[in-house]
Amino acid sequence: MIYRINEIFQTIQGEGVFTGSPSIFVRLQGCPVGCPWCDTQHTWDIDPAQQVSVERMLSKSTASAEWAELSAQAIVDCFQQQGYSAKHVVITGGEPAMVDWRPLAELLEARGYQLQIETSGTFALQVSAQTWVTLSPKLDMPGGYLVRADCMARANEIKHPVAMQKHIDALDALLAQYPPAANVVISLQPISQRPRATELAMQVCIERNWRLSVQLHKYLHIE
Ligand SMILES: C[S@@+](CC[C@H](N)C(=O)[O-])C[C@H]1O[C@@H](n2cnc3c(N)ncnc32)[C@H](O)[C@@H]1O
Ligand SMILES: Nc1nc2[nH]cc(C(=O)O)c2c(=O)[nH]1
Ligand code: SF4
Ligand SMILES: [Mg+2]
Repeated sequence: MIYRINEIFQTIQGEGVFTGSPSIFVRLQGCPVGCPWCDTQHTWDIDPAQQVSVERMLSKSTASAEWAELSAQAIVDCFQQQGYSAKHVVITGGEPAMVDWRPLAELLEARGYQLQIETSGTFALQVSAQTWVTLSPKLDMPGGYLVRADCMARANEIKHPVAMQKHIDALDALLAQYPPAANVVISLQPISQRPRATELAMQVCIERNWRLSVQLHKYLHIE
């Protein structure tokens, strides 16, 4: 399995249940969903002209549309070469569920790593049984993709980006259609740190006993 990778870096997980956990991020290039407020729009297109060497991809200092091809083994080797110490690996993108992560999971889990995937839930998941699935539902997005029933059933965590009441209403409709198990953590993530979005998310989280996810890395100005 060859993966088209936009970036690999070690940082602190800034979102969801694992907020605060030292983590290695593996970001896949490519996403067709088209959320207008997406904070990683440079990962949307897979432009052949933007393919670079693994070394160049690893040495990026700012976000760019450049990507490199790596095998599962090359990703593991890269963790070693970079001297990363984190044992939690976050697979994100782009939309990571467009490819099969089981070859990478097999190698990493044998070495004691735990995997988490951040996904829109619009593609069938190809992950190991142990992978923690963070589903960030995408409702009414320009690409016209729908959140899948099998993704809702597999999610360990549902983390919904919100700015307006209509986003809460859309989440309510989704949860009514696919009621999650009692142990699934539901959180609201304010879009782009907007004060009114944060106010709304806090208020609804308190009313519903949901969690607030604030993209800690953006407040800390880290990757
Ligand atoms: C960039 S996406 C990549 C993974 C996958 N495509 C997805 O949407 O879950 C990672 C997370 O960032 C969230 N996100 C993207 N842009 C955001 C923004 N401007 N404000 C808050 N959350 C955002 C997404 O909803 C998702 O939970
Ligand atoms: N620190 C940090 N935490 C994150 N959690 C989810 C991220 C993502 O882009 O998927 C992300 C990210 O880009 N940085
Ligand atoms: S699905 Fe994820 S990566 Fe794709 S546009 Fe939406 S937030 Fe961005
Ligand atoms: Mg991000």
